[in-house]
Amino acid sequence: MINIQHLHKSFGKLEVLKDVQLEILPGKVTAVLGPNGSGKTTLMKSILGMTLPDKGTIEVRGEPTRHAWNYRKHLSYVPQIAQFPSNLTVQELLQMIKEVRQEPANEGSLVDRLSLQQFLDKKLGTLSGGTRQKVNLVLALMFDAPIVLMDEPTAGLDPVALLALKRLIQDMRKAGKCILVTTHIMPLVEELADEIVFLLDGKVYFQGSLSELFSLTEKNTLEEAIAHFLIQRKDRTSVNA
Ligand SMILES: Nc1ncnc2c1ncn2[C@@H]1O[C@H](COP(=O)(O)OP(=O)(O)OP(=O)(O)O)[C@@H](O)[C@H]1O
Repeated sequence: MINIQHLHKSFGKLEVLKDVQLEILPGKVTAVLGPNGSGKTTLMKSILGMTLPDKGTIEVRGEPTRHAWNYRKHLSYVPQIAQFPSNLTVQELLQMIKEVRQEPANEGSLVDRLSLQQFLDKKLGTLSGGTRQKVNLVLALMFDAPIVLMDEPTAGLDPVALLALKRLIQDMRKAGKCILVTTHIMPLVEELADEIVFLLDGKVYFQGSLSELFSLTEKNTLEEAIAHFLIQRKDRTSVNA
């Protein structure tokens, strides 16, 4: 559903993505992991067309994304940091976005599932961080797009909201959506991810299932498997130094 070939992106002298190749499939949850600054958000923004790659191609549903914009209607995006107009209420913002998109939306069921009813008339500027994140989720997920990109969607969520989010992700997977998620919450990945992409030094260091990761690294937790990659990379760097 998303095909990425030879993707390169630098910011000045900093090479963030170096020859990234990825195939992201529908009906699966793909977790993009990697240390802070490893390029996870840059990869997501490249798919969205918010960051322009220096080289390489990205195809969404078989169509190249360069110089295209229509494909974005097939994407839902939960940004890592959402900026909301502080003087609008939650309800007013939802209504405004629905009017702009002019597409059927299922915000009612998301508001229920994320227990946002009592906040609908509250101004966005007065909400707690976790409640703002729930609004961020409703805004992104209320349109029925086949591809869902979520950048750190658990930020600030309490355990009840986290459970609601997990169930939402499971339902979207059942519906055959292509779900790409970045997170530092390893239990979430262990519970939900069908496919893991580990970015390190601008490259895809690993892509495969959790069991493939465990058998490759001879570890049995995600934290240990990732620590193994980081130690391997440190050893390699010191040999080359
Ligand atoms: N617009 C920009 N201009 C300059 N540098 C940028 C820009 N966007 C990202 N970077 C840099 O690119 C690198 C990768 O950033 P990115 O946000 O993609 O990392 P990340 O893996 O999502 O990190 P985190 O886990 O902290 O969210 C970082 O060093 C960041 O400072």
